[in-house]
Amino acid sequence: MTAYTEPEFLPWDGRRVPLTFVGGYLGAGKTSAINELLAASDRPIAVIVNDVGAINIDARLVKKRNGDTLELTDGCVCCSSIDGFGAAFDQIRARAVPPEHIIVELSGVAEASNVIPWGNSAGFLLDGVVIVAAVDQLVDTGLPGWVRQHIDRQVSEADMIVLTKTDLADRPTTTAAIARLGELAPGVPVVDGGLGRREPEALGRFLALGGHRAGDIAAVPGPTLFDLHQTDMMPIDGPLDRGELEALLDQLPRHFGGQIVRAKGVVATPDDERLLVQIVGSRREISVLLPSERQDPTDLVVISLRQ
Ligand SMILES: Nc1nc2c(ncn2[C@@H]2O[C@H](COP(=O)(O)OP(=O)(O)OP(=O)(O)O)[C@@H](O)[C@H]2O)c(=O)[nH]1
Repeated sequence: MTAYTEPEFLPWDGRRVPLTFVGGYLGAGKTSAINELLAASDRPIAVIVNDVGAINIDARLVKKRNGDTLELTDGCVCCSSIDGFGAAFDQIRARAVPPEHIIVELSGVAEASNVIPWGNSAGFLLDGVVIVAAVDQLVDTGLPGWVRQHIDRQVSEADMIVLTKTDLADRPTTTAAIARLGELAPGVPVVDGGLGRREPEALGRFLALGGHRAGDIAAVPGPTLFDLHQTDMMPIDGPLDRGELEALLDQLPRHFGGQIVRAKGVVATPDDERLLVQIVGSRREISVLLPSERQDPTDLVVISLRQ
């Protein structure tokens, strides 16, 4: 985290742009929800994500790439917060015309309380915290206690909760997850964010939270990360066909020891297709990228819990 200095002059004649933090545990569905929002919105939105480089933002939305910044269709822009928020904030403030809203996707291991005061940084006005929570992660008793506590803390900081993966859960499980949310964040609105089930106006509420919190930027140490997650980059010696890829993924627990919570990457096939690998807990998804989404193969990013 680099030291951050507030600019001396307010951009945009002192006008402040509302800023929403989107948090939630690894693989909960933050990026999917933000992509859907960007695709559906015709308003200029700026998005700050941990890494715009590889596979976060839906390639169909990207108009132009310029280093760490992606110009999206409809005047939206994405920039990377890989070195902290300061540089990304400065990039947005340097724009002659302010965006209408700023969304900051937090790392899956971030806690909103550590970053909330950044929401009132020069030129911005904290609008609220949306926590994306997956049904299985809320009710999964197989997760280590500290991960569950971490998810509980994230949820307790929400102004609005998007409950994802309801399409994968049966009714009693979803009911149990909603009850858990009610205990952790009493009175906080919960919208169904399961694939194919999103309430039509749910994502729009991302942009109309209206919940403001007080904070003092000077008192903030910057985003902190849980240090019990280990991130590894595994080069993939491709091209691989689907069977070879599945076999390689089967071996991941052996390579990485601890419990794998998240993995993603893009792999080339012998037919020159691109396979997107997404692993969240015990669930694995391999999908063929459309020609419009084509990108160079990447290493496999593997996040595991240290033993
Ligand atoms: N079935 C189903 N899958 C979902 C849902 N939301 C997200 N996914 C899938 O879950 C995986 C992870 O989704 P992401 O949107 O990348 O999750 P994330 O929270 O941004 O993940 P990190 O960036 O690793 O923290 C992907 O394979 C998504 O397609 C949902 O509501 N239902």
